[in-house]
Amino acid sequence: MSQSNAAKTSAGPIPVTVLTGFLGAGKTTLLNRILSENHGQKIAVIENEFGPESIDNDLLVQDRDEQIIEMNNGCVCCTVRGDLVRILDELRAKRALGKLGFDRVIIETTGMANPGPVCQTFFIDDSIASAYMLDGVITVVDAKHGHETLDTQTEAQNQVGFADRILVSKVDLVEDAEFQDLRARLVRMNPRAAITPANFGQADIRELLDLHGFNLNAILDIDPQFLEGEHPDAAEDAHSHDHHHHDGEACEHPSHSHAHAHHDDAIKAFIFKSDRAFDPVRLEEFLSGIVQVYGPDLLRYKGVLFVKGSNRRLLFQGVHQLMGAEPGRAWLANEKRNTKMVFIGRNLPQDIFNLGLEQCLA
Ligand SMILES: Nc1nc2c(ncn2[C@@H]2O[C@H](COP(=O)(O)OP(=O)(O)OP(=O)(O)O)[C@@H](O)[C@H]2O)c(=O)[nH]1
Repeated sequence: MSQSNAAKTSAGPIPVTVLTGFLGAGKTTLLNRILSENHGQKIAVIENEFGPESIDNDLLVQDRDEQIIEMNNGCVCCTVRGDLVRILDELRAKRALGKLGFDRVIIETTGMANPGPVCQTFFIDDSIASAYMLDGVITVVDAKHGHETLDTQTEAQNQVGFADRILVSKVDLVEDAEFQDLRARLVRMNPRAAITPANFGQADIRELLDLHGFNLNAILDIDPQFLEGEHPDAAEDAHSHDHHHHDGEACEHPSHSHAHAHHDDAIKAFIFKSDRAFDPVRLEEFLSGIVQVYGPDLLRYKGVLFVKGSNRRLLFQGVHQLMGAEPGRAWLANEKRNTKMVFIGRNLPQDIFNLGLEQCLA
C-alpha cells in the first residue's frame, strides 16, 4: 500500500470525501467500517467533534494505515474553516515531503454542520483547490429517527440536499414500509443521490469512494440516472405517495408511513429541461443574478447545457453562490442536443427559475 503512495504523491489532486449526517445517525460506525475494510487505500481522517479539550491538529491515532486528526472546539462549518484549510495544507505539505502517505481524505463533520461551507473550501481556497478534489458528500440518515430529525432540524435537511450518496442506517430497527416512506421523502428532497440502506455501516465501499460527485467531467459517466428526471425511486414515489400499502396490507401503526406521507419539506429539487439552446450571455447574466439572491438557499445545482455557438456540452455546477462551468465533450452527431439542470435548495421559487431560464433560451 505504501508503495502506491509514492507514486500517487505527485499525481493528480487528492480525493476528499465529506461524511455527514445528523447526531447519532451512524457516521462513526460507517467510518470505522470503511477504515477496517481491506480496500488497499490509506485514508487520512479529519474528525470534527465538539469537545472541551483542544487536541486540535494532533495526530491522535497512527496505527494501521490511517491518520486521524481531530479538530476540536467548534464546528467545521463556521468558526473552524480556517483550521480546516490549515490542516489540509499541512497534510498536503507532509505528503509532498514523504512524511505522510495517504491516498485520500475523509472529513467527518459534526452532526450539526451544514456541509456547504466545507464543500466550498475546496473551491474558494486556491492552495486547497489545486491539491485536493472534492469527490463527494455522503450523508447518513437514521431510519428510526430520520423523519423526526428532518422535521425539526434545518441542518439535517441541508445534509440531505448536499448528498451525492445517502446511506440509511438502522434499517434493522424499522419496518420496510417505514423505510420506503423515508426513502420516498429523501427522493423528493434530493433526486440525484442514490439511496442505500446500510445497517451498521455495511455498505459497498466502492459505492462510496470515487463518486466524482463534484467532478464535472465525470458527471454523466458515474451516475447514469443523474438528471434523468426519472430516478427509479422518484418514479415510484409519484405513484406510491398515497398508496403505501400496495400489497393490500393495511398498516396498523399510526406512527408508520401515514404520519409522514405528505411532508412538504423546505428542501426540494426541481429539474429544468429544454431542447432549445441557451444564449450564453443572457444565461450568464441570469445565473449570476439568481445566485446572488438565492445563493444561501441553493444547496447544489448541476447541469449539462446546450449552448448556442458551441458544439460542445457545457458542464455547469455550483454550491451556494459559487458557480462554475467548463466545456465538456463535443455533442455527438446523432445525439439530440438538449439541456438538463437540477437545482436543490430551500424554498426555491421554481417558477422564477423556470421563467428566467426560458428567457435565456436563444
Ligand atoms: N440498530 C442499529 N444501530 C446503529 C446502526 N448504525 C449505528 N448504530 C448505533 O447508533 C449509535 C450512534 O452511531 P454513531 O456511529 O456513533 O453515530 P454518529 O453519527 O457518529 O454520532 P455523532 O458522532 O454523535 O454525531 C451507536 O450506538 C451505533 O451503534 C444501525 O445500522 N443499526
